[in-house]
Amino acid sequence: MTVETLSSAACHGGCQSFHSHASASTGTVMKFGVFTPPGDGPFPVLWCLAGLTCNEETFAIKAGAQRLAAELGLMLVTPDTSPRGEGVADDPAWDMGQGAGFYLDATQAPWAPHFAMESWIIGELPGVIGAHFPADMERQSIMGHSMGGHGALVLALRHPGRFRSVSAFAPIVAPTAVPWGQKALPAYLGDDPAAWAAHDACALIAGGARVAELLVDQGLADNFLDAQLQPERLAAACAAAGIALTLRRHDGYDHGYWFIQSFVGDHLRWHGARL
Ligand SMILES: N[C@@H](CCC(=O)N[C@@H](CSC=O)C(=O)NCC(=O)O)C(=O)O
Repeated sequence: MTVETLSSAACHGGCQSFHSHASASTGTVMKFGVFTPPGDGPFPVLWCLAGLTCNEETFAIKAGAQRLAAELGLMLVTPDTSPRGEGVADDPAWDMGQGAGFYLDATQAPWAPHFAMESWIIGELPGVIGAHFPADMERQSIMGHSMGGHGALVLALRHPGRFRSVSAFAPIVAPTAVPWGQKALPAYLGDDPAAWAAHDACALIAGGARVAELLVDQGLADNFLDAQLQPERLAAACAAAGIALTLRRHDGYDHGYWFIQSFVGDHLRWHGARL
């Protein structure tokens, strides 16, 4: 298992680095970022999943999470959001294809050969992180933004026991009910509504999937709030299921990384206390 280091820089006493490896899951070279806090480790791992059009650099560069991660002794892992490359299917729209992997394994042409993001993040990449970095893989948590918030919620619900805690910024909570998901899920998974529901956080909760608690932050000046995000659906699903949801609505904040940067410290502390 060869991991190539693309860049490495000292950061808050630790190290921010970017890497690639040949993924058996996607059949492509996949990139990811790692922030390693100061010290010898092993460190608990916080997975940070980014949204549509983003890559492995976006959260690392824009969220401003490293200073507190260094203080708390958290390793941050930022995977790319899809397979990429000339031989990889794509779509002209920014909300499908490369940069829009939706953290699932596609079953449909032309996506199925390479779009295996769930297998990569759940099955393969943890082995890479555990083998090449001072990580304690018995202590993992997950967070994400927008499509990455969807990924964090769904991966935690689909893999109970893997993550000690889960949180999200402006997540897509019910992709089967909103345009982004209604476009992506049939394209990646085909015509069966049960396959879509298996990648919809609200539907998973309604179907009995559980996490102990959730932290979600949502800006009220978010242009995607009403059409694509609809956090009230998650509030209703969690209330019906008895899941302790902390849903914080913030006046004046939009969908972007200025919003994430403003509250990311609360998420790191939330995970740090549970790791
Ligand atoms: N290019 C699009 C806007 C794309 C966008 O807003 N992406 C968000 C995630 S949206 C849901 O997953 C994002 O995180 N962008 C990166 C950033 O730096 O803000 C358009 O033209 O509208």
